[in-house]
Amino acid sequence: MFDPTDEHFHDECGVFGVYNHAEAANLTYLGLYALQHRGQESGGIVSVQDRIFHTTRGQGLVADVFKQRELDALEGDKAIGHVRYSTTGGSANSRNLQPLVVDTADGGLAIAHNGNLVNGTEMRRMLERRGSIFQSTMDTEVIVHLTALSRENTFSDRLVEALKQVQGAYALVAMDENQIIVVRDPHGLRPLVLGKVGEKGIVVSSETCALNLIEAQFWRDVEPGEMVVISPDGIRSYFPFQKQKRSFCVFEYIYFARPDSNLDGINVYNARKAIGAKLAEESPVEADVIIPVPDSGVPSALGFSQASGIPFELGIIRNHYVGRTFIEPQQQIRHFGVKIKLNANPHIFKGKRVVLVDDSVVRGTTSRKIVKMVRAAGAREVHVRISSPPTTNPCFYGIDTPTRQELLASSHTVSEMCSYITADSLCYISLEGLYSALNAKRVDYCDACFSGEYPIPFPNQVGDQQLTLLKESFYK
Ligand SMILES: O=P(O)(O)OC[C@H]1O[C@H](OP(=O)(O)OP(=O)(O)O)[C@H](O)[C@@H]1O
Ligand SMILES: NC(=O)CC[C@H](N)C(=O)O
Ligand code: SF4
Ligand SMILES: [Mg+2]
Repeated sequence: MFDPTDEHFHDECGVFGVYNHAEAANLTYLGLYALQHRGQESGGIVSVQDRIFHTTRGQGLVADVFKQRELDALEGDKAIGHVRYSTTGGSANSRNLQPLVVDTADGGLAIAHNGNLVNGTEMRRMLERRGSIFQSTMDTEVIVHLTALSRENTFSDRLVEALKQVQGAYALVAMDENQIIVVRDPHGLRPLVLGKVGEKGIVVSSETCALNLIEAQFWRDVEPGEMVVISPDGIRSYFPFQKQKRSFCVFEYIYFARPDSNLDGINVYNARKAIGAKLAEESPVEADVIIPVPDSGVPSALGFSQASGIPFELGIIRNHYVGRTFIEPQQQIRHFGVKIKLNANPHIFKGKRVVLVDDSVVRGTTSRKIVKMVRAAGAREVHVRISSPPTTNPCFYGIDTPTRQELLASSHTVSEMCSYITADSLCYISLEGLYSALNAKRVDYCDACFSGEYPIPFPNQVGDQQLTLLKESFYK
């Protein structure tokens, strides 16, 4: 469940859809399992048969939301699904669940969205002034209202008219009684792929790992700015928006996506290993053992170990049964809390010079606690290596990040951060090193959380005020 005191970067949302398959809802359910890392606040599936939309949505993990009875009720050969971590509109409450489903003058429609609109607040105010009554506080609902208001003849044209009025990040899966429409924003900030399943089924997913789970064949990535209409008339591709600079989120490679997914043809696990190897080359250190901070630090630590020739050990063990929240014990026994999630194996650390590898430092809480823990387990030296550049800026495009002030790197130099986390040394990969490890051109990516160079400007933007506006303006 959502925990307001939880302080890390969070994943975003996962979208999934199946067209033309007798088991559409069951496959979507399995697909959402594979996308669970992208959102744990809530989940939902909508299917459609004979113009009737069947919906199951709820708070919590996929395993909590769907039971056999709910799945059996999701009839039809088309379904779309969503796992959510909120960006705009607050966390899981019974109003803020996706996919959104509505009846319009032109029939029913359902929408699942990964991303965040930077002009969502303005658009909502404009729509409310015109009489729209919102049922949720999610930015996604703006797209639904704009689509319903459009007087264009087809669902796809109505959706295009709506999307031309919004700015920001969206990987969308929309469905009416006949078709599934898939859209990626013109910058292509969030991932979205197509696959084929069964005899004639088409599947869409945020990540390829979900295609593997249901034994679908990867077909291709949805292109930035592309709309794919999958209907009884066949599959059609359109590029209805003004072309923009491609800006795929580089943090997907570093942290968000699952290591067994391919993003734009690059395997995430291999990418993370290559980043770790580059980090070892850029910031070498004399040490006895390389230890990952689980889970996210594992592939880059392996790459670091292989490149440096220093042995790799799983010296910190993660308890996978903790869930997102646990009640922090009070006063004297409070420091035991962190050991519920991560614990150092003393046999590995005694007298050793240790390199801890993690993907990012957000507020510094994890690194600080882990350095202490590893020293207490007997380490002689503790060096920290981070497989991303310092996180100095918040994300406005679909990742739930703390405000700029809460990001340790926004107000501290690397050497100040090193003192704060009490390490013997602290080094981050450089931006150049990151792209050289990915074998990619920086111009094609968004790295605003490291560089502050935001690819989509914010209307009426004044730095962090926009974040506050996005986060709180809907609570009136
Ligand atoms: O500096 P902090 O504010 O402590 O946040 C940084 C940590 O948070 C994330 O991991 P998380 O514990 O969420 O788990 P994961 O690596 O398994 O995703 C991230 O991978 C870092 O390890
Ligand atoms: N993290 C996301 O991609 C969230 C999608 C959408 N903005 C919401 O708040 O529900
Ligand atoms: S700001 Fe960072 S997390 Fe957000 S889209 Fe850009 S690279 Fe990704
Ligand atoms: Mg981590």
